[in-house]
Amino acid sequence: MSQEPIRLATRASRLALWQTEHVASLLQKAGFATEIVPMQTTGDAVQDRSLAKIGSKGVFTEELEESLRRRETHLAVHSAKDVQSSIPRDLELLAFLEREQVNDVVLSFNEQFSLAKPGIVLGTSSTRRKAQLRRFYPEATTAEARGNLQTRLRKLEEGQFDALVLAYAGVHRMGYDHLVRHVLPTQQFVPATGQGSIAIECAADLNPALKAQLKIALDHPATHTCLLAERAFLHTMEGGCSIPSFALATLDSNGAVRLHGGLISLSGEEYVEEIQQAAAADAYALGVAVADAVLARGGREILASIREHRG
Ligand SMILES: NCc1[nH]cc(CCC(=O)O)c1CC(=O)O
Repeated sequence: MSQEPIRLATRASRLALWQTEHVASLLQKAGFATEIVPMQTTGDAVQDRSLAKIGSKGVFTEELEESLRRRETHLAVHSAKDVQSSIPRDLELLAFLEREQVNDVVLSFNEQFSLAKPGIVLGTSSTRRKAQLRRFYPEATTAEARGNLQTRLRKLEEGQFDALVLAYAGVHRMGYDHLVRHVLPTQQFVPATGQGSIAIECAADLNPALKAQLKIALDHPATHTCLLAERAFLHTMEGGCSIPSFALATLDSNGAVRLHGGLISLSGEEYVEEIQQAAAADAYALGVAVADAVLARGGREILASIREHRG
C-alpha cells in the first residue's frame, strides 16, 4: 500500500506500548505501515493520589484524543477499561480487539501465599476491588497501590503489601504469569467494564474507506458486542472507574449475550447484582436494562452513599 503510515497514539507505559505494538502488528498483517506515537497522560503524571480523587473522566485518554483532533495521529490505542463511558461527538470508538482472559488475579513473590491467611495486606488502587475484597475476604486489609504495573510490582517487592490484585490481562501481557497465586472467580470478582480488551478510537470524520479497512483489520465482533453491552451499562450507571460498579458480558454458543452487572458499596456490605440475557443485536439495550434494574433494586441508594462519602 502506497499510503502514509497509520500513526498510533498511545500512553508511554510498558503495558500501553505492548498493546500498541500488538495493534501495529495486526495492521502490518493487513498491509499498513505504522508509526507509534507515545505520550504522557494526566493519569501517568499524577501518581500520588488515587484515581477516584483525581476524578476519573478521561485521565488516561484525553491527551490521546487531543492528538486525534489535531490530526497528528489516526488511531488512539486504549485499555478499553480506561475509556470513559461516553465519547465526544467528533470522536468514535472504531474497534475492540479480541479480549484476553478477563479475571482479576492475586500476585505475590511468596509461593505459599494464601488468601485464607488472616491479616494479609493486599495492594490495589481500584475502589471496585477494595469493595469486593471487603465483601468476599473481610479478614484481609487493603493498601493503596497506584502507578503503572512496574511501579506496583516494585511496591510489592519492597514489601508494602503481601500481594497485589490486578487484571490478568496486564499481568500476562507484561510476562508476570509466574507471580500469579490466585485467579479470582468472575462470579464474585466481576471485572470492570472493558477489562481485558483494547479499544481503538479515531476521529469521526476519518476517511470512511480507510476507517472501514482499519476496522476489518482490528475489530473482534464478539468482543465488540460484549463491550457494547458493558459500556451501555456503565453509561446508564453514570459512573466512571471511581464508582465500584462491575459488568461482564459473555456470548453463548447460540450468539446470545449474557450480562452480569452490579454495584457494591465501598464497605462491601451493600451489593446489588443482576444477570440478564438478550440477542446480540440488542446488546446495547441489554446494558441499559441491567443498569436500570440495578439502580431500581438499591443501586441508587448505594450511589448516593458513595457520593456523600466523597463529599
Ligand atoms: N486501571 C488501569 C488498567 N487499565 C487496564 C489494565 C489492565 C489491562 C486490562 O484490563 O485490559 C489496568 C491495570 C489493572 O487493572 O490491573
